[in-house]
Amino acid sequence: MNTNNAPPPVGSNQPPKMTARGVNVFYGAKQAIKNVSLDVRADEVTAFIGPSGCGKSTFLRCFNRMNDTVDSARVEGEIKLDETDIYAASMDVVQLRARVGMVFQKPNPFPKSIYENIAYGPRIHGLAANKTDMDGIVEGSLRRAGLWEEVKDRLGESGTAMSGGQQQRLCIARAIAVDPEVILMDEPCSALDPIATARIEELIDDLRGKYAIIIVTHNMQQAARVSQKTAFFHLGTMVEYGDTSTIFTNPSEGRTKDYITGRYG
Ligand SMILES: Nc1ncnc2c1ncn2[C@@H]1O[C@H](COP(=O)(O)OP(=O)(O)OP(=O)(O)O)[C@@H](O)[C@H]1O
Repeated sequence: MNTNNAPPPVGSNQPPKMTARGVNVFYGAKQAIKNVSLDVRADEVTAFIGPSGCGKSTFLRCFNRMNDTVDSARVEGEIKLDETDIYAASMDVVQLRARVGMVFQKPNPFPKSIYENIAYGPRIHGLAANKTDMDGIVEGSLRRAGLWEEVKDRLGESGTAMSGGQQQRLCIARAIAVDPEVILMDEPCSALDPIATARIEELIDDLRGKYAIIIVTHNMQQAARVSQKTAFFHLGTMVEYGDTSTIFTNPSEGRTKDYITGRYG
């Protein structure tokens, strides 16, 4: 019941973009994620927080099957992108990772030109019919990542010769270039200085609503600034999930409260 006559949040009636149900992840015999279920909304930024080793990255990597690349990892449960089970045998993992892009902790541009860093994905996915199309995708992706003005006169220079913050925005532009629906960010600012971090946070805010975004962060202020929903993890379980404002001001669980007040972690 809506008691205060406030309109419902935008998109709240839409089905979630991704759903996780009963997810368990094991590395060999060790269980890193225990029976976690979560909905990810298309128009929101969802933050995963919790102490080191609680399973944030492991759970994040379930959403585009990056755990497939770890031999000892085994994922149980169900994860859907819209109505599609991403762990189905018929799922094309290359296509999945274009639809669910990823940005890592350490910026990892290819050792190629700025232009080629962006053009690579659209080329392998056949998204550009000709050079003009590709130029448009490269410019559009760099603009969306807030990098165009800084690099438009040096597209032929190496992506690895940029500052760390620029490299991370290049990696975000590279994810955007293949027209994803979801972007996973695994501590995207942990290798950056405060100014570069602020620019990435602004960029995340600009991208909100265009892509569903999940961000793993150690930085609680960052989670509070950039996300609308927060999930708190501890020892492989999701202890609490809710509106970020509630999690940070009035959490239901004692463990969440202890973490956000700095008692451990
Ligand atoms: N490739 C791996 N092989 C074996 N165990 C792993 C592997 N990756 C992670 N783990 C273990 O799984 C658990 C969860 O790790 P994960 O990296 O997901 O946690 P996290 O919350 O993201 O930690 P951090 O904040 O330190 O990055 C930890 O106990 C970790 O040691």
